[in-house]
Amino acid sequence: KLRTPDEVAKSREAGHLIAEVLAMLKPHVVPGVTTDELDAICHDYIVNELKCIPSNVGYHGYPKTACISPNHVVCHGIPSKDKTLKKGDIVNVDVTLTKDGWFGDSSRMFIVGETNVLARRLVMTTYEALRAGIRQVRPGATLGDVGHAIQKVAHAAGFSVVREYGGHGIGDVYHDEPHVNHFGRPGEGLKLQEGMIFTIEPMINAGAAGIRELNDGWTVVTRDKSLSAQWEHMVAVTKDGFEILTPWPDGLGDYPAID
Ligand SMILES: CCc1ccsc1-c1ccc(O)c(O)c1
Ligand SMILES: [Mn+2]
Ligand SMILES: [Mn+2]
Repeated sequence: KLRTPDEVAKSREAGHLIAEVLAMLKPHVVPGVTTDELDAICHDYIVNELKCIPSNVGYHGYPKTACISPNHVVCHGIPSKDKTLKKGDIVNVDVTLTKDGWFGDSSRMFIVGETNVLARRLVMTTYEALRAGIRQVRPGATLGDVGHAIQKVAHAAGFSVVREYGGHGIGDVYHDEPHVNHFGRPGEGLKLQEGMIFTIEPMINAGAAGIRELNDGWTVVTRDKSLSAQWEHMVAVTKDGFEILTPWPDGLGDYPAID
């Protein structure tokens, strides 16, 4: 679907709000917090402060507001009272809200306290991979250009790209066309046009790309137990390139801006 400027504005509003949720969460991600407590903080902020809907609750039967995925959890980690974060953990918080029918979907990594060099390099490289993918977005570019840019950054660092999950079209529908692979070949795939809105949400593993799903029906982990990281932005294709619809209000400290 190609969205009108008014529809992009509605998507931008939802995107800015979900970015605010992730910025709000930052000071709460400390050693000793449980992932269920973080989920409740997200839920209450979305419902009580932002007066929005936590889109994940009940989505395909998912029980919580956020997916919280520490260390070797690739994605879809279910918040739990029994999961306490500790110093050195790297954790993805992935959360979505709906405002007036329009979806805001974003995720970022948090480092609990500080962590080891490999873990930090994985977190930073995954962010760089997202940046590289986003920078390919403009009318006339293809999704293969986006995927190729992402995998190039990951492979140059000796890491691997999860292939089973990708980004997706989004707007007044949570998951829409196109499917956005985080790998690909330059010039191949869907040609981008002004008005397209989709997420880019690369999952990068320190070891091999293989994943498996735990028997809770949700949690996805690396097969080799290596660390995994993910960052997600919503982007719109504009006439002269891209717009990030989920920009971090807090500038995100030592992570460089995406220009
Ligand atoms: C928990 C929401 C959910 C359920 C099945 S897939 C999924 C999900 C999680 C994070 C996302 O960014 C996304 O696009 C979908
Ligand atoms: Mn998400
Ligand atoms: Mn998504």
